[in-house]
Amino acid sequence: MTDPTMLAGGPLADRLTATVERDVATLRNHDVVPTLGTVLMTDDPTQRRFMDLKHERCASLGIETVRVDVPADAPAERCYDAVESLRADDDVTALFVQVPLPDHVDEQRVRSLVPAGKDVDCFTPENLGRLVAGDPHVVPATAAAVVRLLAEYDVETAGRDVVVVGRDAVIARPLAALLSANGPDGDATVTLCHTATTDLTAHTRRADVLVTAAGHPGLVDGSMLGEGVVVVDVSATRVQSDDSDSSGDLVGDVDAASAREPASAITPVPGGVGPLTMASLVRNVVDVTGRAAGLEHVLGAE
Ligand SMILES: Nc1nc2c(c(=O)[nH]1)N[C@@H](CN(C=O)c1ccc(C(=O)N[C@@H](CCC(=O)O)C(=O)O)cc1)CN2
Repeated sequence: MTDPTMLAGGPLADRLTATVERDVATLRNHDVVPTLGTVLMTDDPTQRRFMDLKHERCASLGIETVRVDVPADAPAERCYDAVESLRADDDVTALFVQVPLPDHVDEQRVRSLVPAGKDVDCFTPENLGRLVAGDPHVVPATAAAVVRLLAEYDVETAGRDVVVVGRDAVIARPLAALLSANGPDGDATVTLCHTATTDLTAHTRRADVLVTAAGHPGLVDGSMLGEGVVVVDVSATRVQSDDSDSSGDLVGDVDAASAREPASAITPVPGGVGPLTMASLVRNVVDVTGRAAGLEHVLGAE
C-alpha cells in the first residue's frame, strides 16, 4: 500500500497571501484602503472562530475590517439592517456574509442586499449568474480554493468524473459550475449528491475526484471509495475529543484513516482547503477594492 499524497493547502495559501500583501501596499500607496465588512449571525463556536480568523488575517495584511455580529435569535431585521449599513458605508470596500444563517432569516433577501461590486463571495444573484454563465466577476473563496488546489497539485479534471457531495449555493453549486466549465481547470463531468441521493456509495465509488462539502463527519469512509480516487474534503466540523479540556478536533466528512488505502491523494483537515479559502477570500477583497477604485491595472504589478 502506498500512502496517498497529502494535498496540503498551507504552502499554496502562503504564496497567494504574499501577492495580497503586496497589492494591499500598492492600493494604500494610491490612498485606497481595502476594508472588509462582515456579518455573522450564529452561536456556533466553529463559525465564530472562522470569522475571528478572517479578521486576524485581514489585520495582519493591512486590510481594515468592520465586524457586525448579530445574535442567532435576534429578529431577521437585525441581519438585513447589518448588511444595509455595510452596503451604505463608503469606507467598506468589500462585504462578506457568513453562512449558514438561522432559518428565520431569508437568505435570498440577504443575497439581494449585498452590492455586486462589494461582493467577495459570489453571494449575489448577479454574481452567481455571471459565474454560471461563464463570465465570473468574483469566484467564491472556497470554490476557488478547491480549483486552485487541484490545479497546483496537477490533478487533471478534463474528461474525469468529479462527484461533489453537497448542493449549497456558496460552495457546491459554484464549484460544479467551475469544474464543468469549458477550459483549463474545468471540462469535468460533475455529479452533485445530496440528502435525497438514493445510493451515495454508487456515486462516490466511481468518482475520479471526490469533493465533500456536507458538514457531516464520517459520511464517507474508505469502503465507499474507488481505487486511486483524489479526495478533497471541504468540511471542517468541530467534534468533542477524548480530552474533555480541549475545545475538540476539527474533522471533515471523510473518515481519513480508512480513506488512506484507496485514495491516491487526500486533503488533510485541518490544513487542506481551509487555509486556501482564507487566502482566496483576502485575494477577493483586494481585487474588488482595486476594481472599484479603477486600479485593477496596478494589482499584481510588483
Ligand atoms: N459565505 C460563506 N460562508 C462560509 C464559507 C464560505 O466560503 N462562504 N465557508 C465556511 C467558513 N470559512 C470561510 O468562510 C472558513 C472555513 C475554514 C477556514 C480555515 O482556516 N480552516 C482551517 C482551520 C482553522 C482552525 O484552526 O480552526 C483549516 O481547515 O486548516 C477558514 C474559513 C463556512 N461559511
